[in-house]
Amino acid sequence: MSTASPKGLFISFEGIDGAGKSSHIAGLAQAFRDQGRVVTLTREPGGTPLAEKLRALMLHDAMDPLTEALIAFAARRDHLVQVIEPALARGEVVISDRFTDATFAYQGAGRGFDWNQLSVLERMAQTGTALQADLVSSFMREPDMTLWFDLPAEVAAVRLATARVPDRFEAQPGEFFARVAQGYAQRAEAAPQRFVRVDANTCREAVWEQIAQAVVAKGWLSSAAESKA
Ligand SMILES: Nc1ncnc2c1ncn2[C@@H]1O[C@H](COP(=O)(O)OP(=O)(O)O)[C@@H](O)[C@H]1O
Ligand SMILES: Cc1cn([C@H]2C[C@H](O)[C@@H](COP(=O)(O)OP(=O)(O)O)O2)c(=O)[nH]c1=O
Repeated sequence: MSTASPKGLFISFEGIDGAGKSSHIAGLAQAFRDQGRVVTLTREPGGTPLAEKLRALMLHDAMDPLTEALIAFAARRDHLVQVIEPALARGEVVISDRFTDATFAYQGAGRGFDWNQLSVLERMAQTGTALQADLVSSFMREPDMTLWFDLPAEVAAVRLATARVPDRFEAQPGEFFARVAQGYAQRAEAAPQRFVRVDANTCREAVWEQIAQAVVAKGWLSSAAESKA
């Protein structure tokens, strides 16, 4: 029997607040575990003790868009170094509730922070973190797949109205989320090989089918996962 560990996989979930991500993240993790993979389930901002402190600041304290973006990337750097890269080096599946696309969508498109400057910060924060010897030092870590839950802002607002007490982002008006949704669309258009658009404006079962299909099509899960809605 081969003892070689499988290749690490990095999958992010993205979309505006209320798009329905949380309802499926645990399901995808379980599908991988059912097929013998070790899964690290994590989130941004957060995922380490330091990054969780930064998350609390971001979600509850008023600040300008540059401060918000710098905190998001500081938290991300710590998360990459402490959690994501070690897990990938061990051959695990890392599933993160949000990653850098959220910074482009929320701080970029939502708050109006300069997209090119975000790209500079992205490169700084996500380069030089990889532990694998075969990755050159200029390698920038990005997810292998981003499942983008696409949902009109007005539908998400209806879902959130009864779901939970809003944080600093969820309390934003509808126009903010329309801009954030547009930001995600722009990121998806720029990286079609990484992004999978999930039509989130449908029932949970149909959303799961789209997720399972995408992961099965990559050969990362066997088709048994597709019937687990
Ligand atoms: N496909 C769906 N159809 C209708 N409501 C949904 C669907 N998926 C999730 N919801 C509900 O919408 C709300 C937001 O879902 P959640 O998974 O917390 O979104 P997110 O994690 O993307 O912010 C919750 O009340 C959840 O039960
Ligand atoms: C990762 C990230 C999240 N965010 C925002 C998006 C969300 O409104 C919030 C936290 O995300 P999330 O964990 O989806 O919130 P919840 O626990 O309420 O489901 O942080 C940014 O503004 N920039 C970022 O870089």
